[in-house]
Amino acid sequence: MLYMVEMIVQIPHSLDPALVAQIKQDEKEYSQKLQREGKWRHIWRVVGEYANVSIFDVQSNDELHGLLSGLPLFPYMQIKVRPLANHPSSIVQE
Ligand SMILES: O=C(O)CC1=CCC(=O)O1
Repeated sequence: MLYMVEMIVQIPHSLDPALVAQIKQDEKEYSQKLQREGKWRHIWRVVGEYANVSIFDVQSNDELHGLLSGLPLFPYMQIKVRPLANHPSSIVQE
């Protein structure tokens, strides 16, 4: 099942910069592991925003929720999820 996920990152300015740097490094490793596993198919920066649009390919809503809630930046993000279906005009059927 494919999902479009928008993540808007809002890190409090009061957070220790060293902790922020560690969380960002952990986030990168977590996301790259999922990308290598094929579960996180795409990640795109939204121009001009500290936000991304991503495509996930997972088995269920519960699996996606587990992956998203495990993100190191999860406490500092607004996340919007949209399930995707095949478009009848697409020449690629997933
Ligand atoms: O910087 C972001 O958009 C947040 C993020 C999600 C995965 C990642 O590596 O960074």
